[in-house]
Amino acid sequence: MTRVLYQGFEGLPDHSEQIKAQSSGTAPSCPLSPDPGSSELAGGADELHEECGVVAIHGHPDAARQAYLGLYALQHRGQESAGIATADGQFLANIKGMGLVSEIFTDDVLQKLPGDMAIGHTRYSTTGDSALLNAQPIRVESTKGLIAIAHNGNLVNLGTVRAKLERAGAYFQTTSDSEIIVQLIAHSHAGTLVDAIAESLSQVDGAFSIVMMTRDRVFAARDPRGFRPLSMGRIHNPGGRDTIVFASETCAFDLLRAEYERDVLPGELVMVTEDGVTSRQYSSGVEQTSCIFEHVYFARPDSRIYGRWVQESRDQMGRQLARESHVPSDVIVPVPDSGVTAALGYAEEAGVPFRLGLIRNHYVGRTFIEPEQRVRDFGVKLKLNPVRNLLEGKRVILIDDSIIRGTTSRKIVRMVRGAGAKEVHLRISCPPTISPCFYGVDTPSKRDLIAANKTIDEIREFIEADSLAYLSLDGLQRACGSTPGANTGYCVACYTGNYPTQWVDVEDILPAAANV
Ligand SMILES: O=P(O)(O)OC[C@H]1O[C@H](OP(=O)(O)OP(=O)(O)O)[C@H](O)[C@@H]1O
Ligand SMILES: NC(=O)CC[C@H](N)C(=O)O
Ligand code: SF4
Ligand SMILES: [Mg+2]
Repeated sequence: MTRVLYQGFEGLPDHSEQIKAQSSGTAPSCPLSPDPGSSELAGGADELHEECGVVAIHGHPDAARQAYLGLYALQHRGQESAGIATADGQFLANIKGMGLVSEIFTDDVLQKLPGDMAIGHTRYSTTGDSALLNAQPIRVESTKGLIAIAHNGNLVNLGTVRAKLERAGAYFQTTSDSEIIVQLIAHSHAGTLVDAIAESLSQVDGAFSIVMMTRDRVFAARDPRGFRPLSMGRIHNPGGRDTIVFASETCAFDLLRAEYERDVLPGELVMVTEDGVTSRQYSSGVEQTSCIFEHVYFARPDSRIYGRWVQESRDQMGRQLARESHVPSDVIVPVPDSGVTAALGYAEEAGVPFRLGLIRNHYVGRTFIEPEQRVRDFGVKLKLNPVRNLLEGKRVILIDDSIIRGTTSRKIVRMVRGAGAKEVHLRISCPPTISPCFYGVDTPSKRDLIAANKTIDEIREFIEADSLAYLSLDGLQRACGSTPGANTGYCVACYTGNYPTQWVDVEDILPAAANV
């Protein structure tokens, strides 16, 4: 049963929310105030999950369906919950639920969301439980009218800001960090809504690519460091008003038949109204530190983020990896899906045949985002199967994008050896992940990061590979188009432990031994 939350529908009193069980019509209970059993930073630094995807549509007669398509293309960025809010100048309604976009939004559900504006979200929780009350878009009623927000990223100064807001009388509906932004807007004394938004965005620190909507306007903004991607596109409507769209990744534009126009800049706030697009730089002069892991793993290779094709970066990572650490071999085998593009680059550079020696069952979720170790181990087996006739008697080089806990690599090396491979070498298209992320990607705490606790040779021993090598940090930065040593424009904190923002959870970045 998919649980769905409806907000802003006729017949429901103001501020009321009603949960309907989509299939049965029963109404499970949902606390409207923060869950007393969960801490403010629930999920905390130890339990960070992955990422989120956001989309916004302005000026389309069926905005909900467009948002739905956009979210479909962004499903890889978050699979816990999803939601769409629409507006038509008069009302602002919101439907969100736990599960995948396709499970929540049937034709019937989409028809309940009329309007020519929409924002949408796919969530993986980083702050606040994975629960329906924290699903997004979050809709808040304020003196400035109704505001809905969808957020990708993670705030790092939320404790102090939230406490200040609560002292000022703010009543939080959720335990997620994202609501803080709308509560700041609601409590701002600025004269106009745009000033209130700009002022509020200046008060939060960390990672945020956001889309927001009022009854008659759509907004998009990125944090001053540009941690997460956010692009703007346009659907040309000859003889009419163009549709303006925003999405976390440009792969969403392809499905919408929108043309990529530009990225929302770090520190920029864009507003779309009936009169067109206006923009202001609410913050400037801060060094850009966009997440390099988006290029390594997270974003789809058919997306262009931070002005660069992900496919191109991954191809270059593979080539550089081959230049840095190739060994004699018979076949290059990617760990699907994430290792495929880098493996193609590697194989071409090394002049060794590329073969799909591992087949993925696409009906199984991503193991990286499964929270429990027990589930993860099982997931790898369910998900990948070796192609014995391609591996038997061969010296195999396996290519994957990253090793986080080491679970996947260990299983896969065993699997490939079990299928008859003579040698199994593992090559990773990024440096060892030694520190957790605080900016919206799920990397576990240091205790669970294998590279924070073991040397490369100890990891090799643990995963039972004949050899193991990672791409160098210089090599990674070069592959992503930046000049190492210079102001690279990328955050690489999970490989260095040097965080670009002031505040991080100090406990969590202490040496792993101190954490045990
Ligand atoms: O070291 P571990 O903790 O086991 O995790 C690392 C693996 O997790 C991710 O893949 P995942 O299987 O989640 O999904 P993918 O199919 O998107 O690559 C990543 O690409 C690695 O392959
Ligand atoms: N992964 C994300 O971008 C999550 C957004 C937000 N921090 C939440 O937990 O809902
Ligand atoms: S710490 Fe790593 S995953 Fe997090 S934003 Fe920086 S590069 Fe990306
Ligand atoms: Mg993988």
